[in-house]
Amino acid sequence: MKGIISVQSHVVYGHAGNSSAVFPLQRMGFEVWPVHTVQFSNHTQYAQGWTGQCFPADAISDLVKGIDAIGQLQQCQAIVSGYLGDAAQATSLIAAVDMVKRVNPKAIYVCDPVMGDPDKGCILAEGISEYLVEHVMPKADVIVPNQFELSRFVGMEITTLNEAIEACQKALTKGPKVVLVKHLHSLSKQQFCMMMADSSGCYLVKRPNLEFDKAPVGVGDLISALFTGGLLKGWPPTMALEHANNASFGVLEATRQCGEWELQTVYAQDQLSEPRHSFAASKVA
Ligand SMILES: Nc1ncnc2c1ncn2[C@@H]1O[C@H](COP(=O)(O)OP(=O)(O)O)[C@@H](O)[C@H]1O
Ligand SMILES: Cc1ncc(COP(=O)(O)O)c(C=O)c1O
Ligand SMILES: [Mg+2]
Repeated sequence: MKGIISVQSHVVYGHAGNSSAVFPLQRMGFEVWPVHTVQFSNHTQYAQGWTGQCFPADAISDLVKGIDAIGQLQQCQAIVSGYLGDAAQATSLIAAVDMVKRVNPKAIYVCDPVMGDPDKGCILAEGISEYLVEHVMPKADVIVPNQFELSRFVGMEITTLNEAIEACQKALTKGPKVVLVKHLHSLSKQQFCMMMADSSGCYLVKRPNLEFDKAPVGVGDLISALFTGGLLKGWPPTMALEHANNASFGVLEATRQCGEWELQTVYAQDQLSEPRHSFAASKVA
């Protein structure tokens, strides 16, 4: 049985990081081997704060070494990374990626470059964003940034469709072979736009904008997991894009209907395998 190593945060209550990504991947039929970067009581966007701590940096590569020691690392088909507790963890993550690829050269590395975003309220330790841009994102086979994170990676402003296309094309020259921009907030206020680019071109997919009192957190982690699952099923990247969009929209819709802030991934789990919406992607470049 093949597995996916998922290096992300763990929250005791609610859904962000691994607590948003692991169950959807399992529900899509994958074995997931979670490695937690931090263990927090809840995600960092609660006004009351949070408790818990960051795991030691070495723990990431050490745990992967342990899996190698029991002879199972060759079963690892992908390593996914998300929220990191501190910059030292990024070095340990790179060592883990190298180990996985040495044992299974076909394994892919999917990087969700979670960066501190003052406007969004996502809180991270100092220095992580710079390290991600310079050392981590160039090593990834697939990157799944939001607009802000893509903009930092390629060093350009993104406000129009053409700039989004240019930024994706630029990202493809820096290492990654597939780019999924999870949210192009500058393109439309009425709709949520995601763009996916690979060697065959750039594709855009949209979903309606839902009204929330407070925007749910962990949506990016959910989308990254769904897209990774689709790619690992061997679907064409455009199909993986459509699935990630449809399934995440199904979960968001259920979350709004329940009047909850935390994502209703368990309640709406049928959406993860058979979403009720089917928005089609279109080729834009
Ligand atoms: N259809 C939608 N309607 C309203 N809000 C949405 C919708 N889809 C996503 N969101 C919100 O937009 C943001 C999207 O986050 P995004 O930029 O894709 O990734 P990340 O969560 O990694 O920043 C999240 O705050 C999420 O709650
Ligand atoms: C602990 C933790 N993990 C992950 C995330 C990333 O969440 P998102 O998918 O919304 O970017 C957050 C955001 O605040 C967080 O607090
Ligand atoms: Mg994110």
